[in-house]
Amino acid sequence: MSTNSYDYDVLYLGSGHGTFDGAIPLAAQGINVAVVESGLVGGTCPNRGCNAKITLEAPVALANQVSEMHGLVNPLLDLNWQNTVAHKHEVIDALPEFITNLMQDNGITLIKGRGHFVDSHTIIVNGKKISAEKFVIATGMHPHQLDLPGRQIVNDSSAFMNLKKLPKRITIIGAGYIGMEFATIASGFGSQVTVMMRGDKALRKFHQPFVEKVINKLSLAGVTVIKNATIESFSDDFGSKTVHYNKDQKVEADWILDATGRTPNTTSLGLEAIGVDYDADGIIVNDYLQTSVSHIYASGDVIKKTQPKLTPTAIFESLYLMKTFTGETDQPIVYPAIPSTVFTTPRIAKVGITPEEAKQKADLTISTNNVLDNWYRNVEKETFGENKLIYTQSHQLVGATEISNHAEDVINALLPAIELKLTPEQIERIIPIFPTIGSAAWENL
Ligand SMILES: Cc1cc2nc3c(=O)[nH]c(=O)nc-3n(C[C@H](O)[C@H](O)[C@H](O)COP(=O)(O)OP(=O)(O)OC[C@H]3O[C@@H](n4cnc5c(N)ncnc54)[C@H](O)[C@@H]3O)c2cc1C
Ligand SMILES: NC(=O)c1ccc[n+]([C@@H]2O[C@H](COP(=O)([O-])OP(=O)(O)OC[C@H]3O[C@@H](n4cnc5c(N)ncnc54)[C@H](O)[C@@H]3O)[C@@H](O)[C@H]2O)c1
Repeated sequence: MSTNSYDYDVLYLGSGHGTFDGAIPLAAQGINVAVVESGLVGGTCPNRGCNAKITLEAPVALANQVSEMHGLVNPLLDLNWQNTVAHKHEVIDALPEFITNLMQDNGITLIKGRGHFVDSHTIIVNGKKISAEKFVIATGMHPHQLDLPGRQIVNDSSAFMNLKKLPKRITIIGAGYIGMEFATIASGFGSQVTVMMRGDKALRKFHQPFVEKVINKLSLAGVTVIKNATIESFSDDFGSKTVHYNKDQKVEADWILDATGRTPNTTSLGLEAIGVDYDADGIIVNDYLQTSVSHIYASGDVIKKTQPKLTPTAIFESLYLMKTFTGETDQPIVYPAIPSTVFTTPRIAKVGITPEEAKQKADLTISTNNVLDNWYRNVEKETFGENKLIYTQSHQLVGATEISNHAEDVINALLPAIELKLTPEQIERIIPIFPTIGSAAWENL
């Protein structure tokens, strides 16, 4: 790629997984790359998403495991929020510098500041114009905020993960990924949690019978779930906060979390002026991740897409763009089967065709398995677990979902069977380490 008269060959807006996984190998091949970042290097996942969340969730999962192993291990554990938040900092605080070094060591110019377009080959950052032959918009998403009276007393997911002291009563609005995961964490650490749902379904994209089981478990742990709640306003009376809903109903809390979704970062980028099309779901791209302006691409959560807006998707897109820019591919992006997990207790994980989709197709069969039928799942005295595997008539696995303490490991183990379309003969040739969750999962096939 020639540098022409531009400052850079490729300039990325944002430094999250939608950028750095691909930008680093791109720069390593001698391409002149710049990355502009207005916040913490590494973006959401390492700093205020996946890594931070899973560190806070680990003691809760452990406590659940210990309680299931009653009679073998003393279940009287004391989960310490303050120390866990401090530990979270030990786990994640070095990541921005680590990612910065990786980028710079490979020749990327990192520019700190907020960028916006002044023309289709030029952005402005800190008052300085910077030009590039190609751009990648990878600006991610930010928490959606309910636009209701009193909203200034309501918090977002980042604030939750930085709480120095866990409030006694927490009310969570929204029962998606963040609502359900943070209800699990807060309740596990001893808060009285209320989850308020707009309709009567949580985690809409997951298998609903499994979701109901997670909700039952949360309820047994003391979480109050309010369905069909139309939130109207928030008020604060000397520190005691109230959520007002359904005309005359109210819930009192010490702390309120708005977990009603995330909104693509598309505003204030100057996209209208240069003709990059977007809507409320994100930037519109074609099968080459090109926007409506052909030398401007998009990657990660900011894209409008049907694939889940998750870290592995962002990584796959940034690597695809790297291969496009080096000429390694001129083909459209073909997404692999993208798995997802909600890290509740127990977890629900899934990949490929869902049981709901399979029911609509006569040529697919659904096999239901009680995971406790496998002796290995009794080692930790797991109390519950079920999975559904979807097969074609030639017994090729095309979808899987599981609810259990180890659901994410089971789905990871099954991924090759789905993505590589393994035949029963090929599956027989794969012999996982025994005894493990992976081998127990493979025995189901
Ligand atoms: C609480 C939480 C938990 C999550 N847990 C998981 C999980 O367990 N597993 C999973 O796979 N995914 C999880 N996700 C989703 C995952 O974090 C995202 O899918 C992923 O981070 C998307 O990466 P990205 O690069 O597209 O965006 P981001 O990581 O958000 O990066 C975008 C970057 O762009 C910067 N930026 C924005 N505008 C500008 C501008 N104008 N100029 C310069 N820079 C700009 C931002 O500061 C940000 O750093 C979670 C998300 C949240 C919020
Ligand atoms: N485990 C993971 O992989 C993980 C974890 C957390 C976040 N994420 C990512 O972050 C994104 C955002 O997560 P999220 O949980 O904020 O979004 P989400 O879209 O999963 O859930 C938002 C929830 O808020 C509800 N809601 C919307 N408006 C409401 C209202 N007015 N009143 C009550 N409820 C309302 C929706 O019905 C939905 O249940 C997800 O799309 C996901 O990609 C992933």
